[in-house]
Amino acid sequence: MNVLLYAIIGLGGGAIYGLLAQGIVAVYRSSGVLNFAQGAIAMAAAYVFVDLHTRFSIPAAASVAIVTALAALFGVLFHFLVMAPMRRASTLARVAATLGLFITLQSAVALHYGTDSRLVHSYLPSSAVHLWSGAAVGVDRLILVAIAIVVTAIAWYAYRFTQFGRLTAGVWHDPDAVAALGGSPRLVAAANWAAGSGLAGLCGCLIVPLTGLQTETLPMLVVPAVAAAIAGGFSSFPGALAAGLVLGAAESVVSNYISTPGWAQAVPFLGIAALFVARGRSLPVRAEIQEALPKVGRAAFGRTGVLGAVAALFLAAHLGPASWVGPITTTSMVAIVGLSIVLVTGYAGQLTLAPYALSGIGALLAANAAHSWGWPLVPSLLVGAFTAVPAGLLVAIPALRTRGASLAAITLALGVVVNDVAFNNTDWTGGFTGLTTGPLSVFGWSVDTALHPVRYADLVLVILLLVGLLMVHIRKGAFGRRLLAVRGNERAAASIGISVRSAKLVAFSLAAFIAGLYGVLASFQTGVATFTGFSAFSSILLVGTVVLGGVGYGGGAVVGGVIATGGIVSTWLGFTGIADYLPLISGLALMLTLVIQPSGIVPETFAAWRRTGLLLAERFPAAIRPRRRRAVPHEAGEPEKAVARVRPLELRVEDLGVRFGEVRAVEELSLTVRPGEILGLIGPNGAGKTTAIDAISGLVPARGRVFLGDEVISDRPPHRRAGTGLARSFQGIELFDDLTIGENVMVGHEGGRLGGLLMDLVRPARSELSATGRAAVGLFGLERCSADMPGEISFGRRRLVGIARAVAGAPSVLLLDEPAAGLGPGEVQELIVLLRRLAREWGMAVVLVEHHMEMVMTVCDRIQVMNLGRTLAVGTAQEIERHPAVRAAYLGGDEPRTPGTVPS
Ligand SMILES: Nc1ncnc2c1ncn2[C@@H]1O[C@H](COP(=O)(O)OP(=O)(O)OP(=O)(O)O)[C@@H](O)[C@H]1O
Repeated sequence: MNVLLYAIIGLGGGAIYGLLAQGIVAVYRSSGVLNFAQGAIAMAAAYVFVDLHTRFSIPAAASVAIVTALAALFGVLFHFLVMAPMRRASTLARVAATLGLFITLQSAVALHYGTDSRLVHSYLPSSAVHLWSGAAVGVDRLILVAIAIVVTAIAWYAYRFTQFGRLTAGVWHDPDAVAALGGSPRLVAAANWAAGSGLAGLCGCLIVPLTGLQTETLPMLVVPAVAAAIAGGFSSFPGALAAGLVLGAAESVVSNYISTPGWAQAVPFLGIAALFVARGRSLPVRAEIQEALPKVGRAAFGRTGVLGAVAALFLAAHLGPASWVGPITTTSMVAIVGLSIVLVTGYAGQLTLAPYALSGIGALLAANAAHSWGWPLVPSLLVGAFTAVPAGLLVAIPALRTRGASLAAITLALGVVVNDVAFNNTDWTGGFTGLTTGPLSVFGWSVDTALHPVRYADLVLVILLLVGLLMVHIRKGAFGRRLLAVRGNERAAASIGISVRSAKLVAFSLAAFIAGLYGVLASFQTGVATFTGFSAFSSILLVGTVVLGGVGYGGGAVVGGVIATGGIVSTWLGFTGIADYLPLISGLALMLTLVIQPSGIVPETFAAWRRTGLLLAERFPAAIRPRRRRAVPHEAGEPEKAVARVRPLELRVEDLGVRFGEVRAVEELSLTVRPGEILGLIGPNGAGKTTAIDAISGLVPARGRVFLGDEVISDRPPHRRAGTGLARSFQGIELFDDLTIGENVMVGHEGGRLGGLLMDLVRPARSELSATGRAAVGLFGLERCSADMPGEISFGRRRLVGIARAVAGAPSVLLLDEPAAGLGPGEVQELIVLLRRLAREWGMAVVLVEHHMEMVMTVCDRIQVMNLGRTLAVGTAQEIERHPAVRAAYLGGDEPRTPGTVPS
């Protein structure tokens, strides 16, 4: 019974989580942005509400109405001033802008009202409702639940049945359609921001009697709210409310049984994270929206750039005044952990918000080892770095199943949990006094910061140098290309043999290792380790500043270090007496810079240099030659070698079946295609052709069996099917946008073994195309554009690159999904010749899904027709043309068509 009572008591807080979540859902539905400032808006609203109600004696109901309206107005302003100008920016940049708002509001309120917690007299009724013998619940909690239910019902109705709801549904994915329906996409988005922020304002007023005023904890209400929004799939209002209520109830129950701080919040979060991970998918589905990604650099300055930057910091520390040493040390340390963010978020595309949680875990274990067993600094650094790795792998688990905003939310929750459970646990952290780590020395050479601050700076700079070189090697080596492929398109990466899971796991492990190094360096420097600097808020601030610098660039991490608290800029500003305003300035600067330069300071600066260079080269052609990207070497291909690598294997598919809910996309599909044969797979739109290819290549779960030669491959993940000899192209081409054409062709086939990877980190091998890759580049005539980026070549060329990428692995079976779509007549003829050569000369078995009937009838040896997921007919071109059922379902017309006469 006690459990039930605690659960009911917790429903009040849960109702607030649910309401806040509604606001997050409204904004997400209309713009795809996860508003991390939702809790911060609620916090600011709570302060304003208390001011109005207690200082100006405005009645509670009127104060609530005023604050809600002001919050809604604030949301509209934020939309027009920040979000609307950033509508073409990467999702990450837009999320970072909400982090900027979070930082701004939190620091502004702290500056204005102070950071002390204040209890607030409740304006809600204080009576209780009797439940059963000895058990009662406050009326105030029931009122909160009632308000949440009413608001949810209104939101559900408005978004489901009104014109506003219909327009909102289209405004993110298809603003043109909204405009065609007579709506203004900007106004619809603004209205949703108003709804989202207004709800945050309402929540601030409602929760303040329960929590009191607090600048640190109230903004973090966003964590349970996001958890509830996740549980509602970022789309369902009732689902989000239900999840909020469950969270509140669970928190209340857990807090009654586990008194250790932090666990009451941790257990329900972990439950929701686990649920979400279980529901997630290891690869995104076909229709999933490809989010715009931040720009990524090519490590253009390479090793020389890293050496130069570290040398400059070294000289400044040694030759400058003593007051420079501290800021240089801090800047360099933060740059180190910033590089871990560049690796995971910039290169691997995984937005995680828990870098300091990993640093802190490493530091905590290392400090305990140093404190209890007197371990010196070097082993402590290794302990810190290596123990952060399993923690990093733990963060990687959600990253294997979720992506984008959801991953950011889960990692933020993990950061909060680690902070509450570990860093606030006085038994582990030594409490207020911290853990003494003993005299700092490296192999007997004292680096004690009190005695030799410059030596500690030297140690940090050596580690920065090593981590910087590691990053250059990653970016320039095969592993970096794999990461960029994964970040660009997980499905396409898997289809050419890249293990998406391994790539992510290695990236997370390396990043955690780097974060662990930072943790020890930062927490040991005074000789007494404390763990207050590893909070979730610090993580948000750090990610925000690295995004501001340019999260795909090593220089972005350096910018993060330069503007970090205690870094070069903040110390310099400290002399001007405005140090207190630094977080506020950082938050505002983050938003402003993102609006002006959404890619970040470093890439925008590079772009400006490049533009200037091109202008100068135009004016002084004799003196200045513009720098070109290096082409992947493509000496004349050796087709014989490539052909010899193709193993002649038959593809056999038996009883393939795929369902999407109630839709039977593919039913009992069987097909065979022999080496050297081209099988056309045709049928009306929605017949299930692409789904069949997806199922054969392992991108959607399917029933039935797929054989390659004598081997059953249907139990293997997509990258291993590719490794066995199955390759495919995509209807939407799906090239890796961050890699050159040459790299696109090369990336799947340059080995992915751990030994090779480790060697690559020390000394990256020269990028080279395999014999088949060279032959494919030659066959498809891509030599001239191999240094170009996909966005720089024509649509037709891009299609050919998509096929060349598949051919480069010397597959036995090639699955082509509408390769002629969008090509001109000349290009189609070229493609026909190429396909024949791949089948006849290279010996590949080709499955061709195509609507271009002239091409199908001309090039295919056999044709299989699908309709409503099933096979309708199989035969030669002539047989298919005469087949009455095929003519009725697909080809239409009265007269059979002969090759060359069929319209496309
Ligand atoms: N991820 C998905 N979720 C739900 N239904 C899906 C999904 N993908 C495909 N479908 C449905 O499966 C059926 C087969 O679609 P599919 O795209 O495979 O057909 P297709 O023959 O390739 O069509 P087209 O020629 O237009 O490309 C369609 O009804 C489609 O709406």
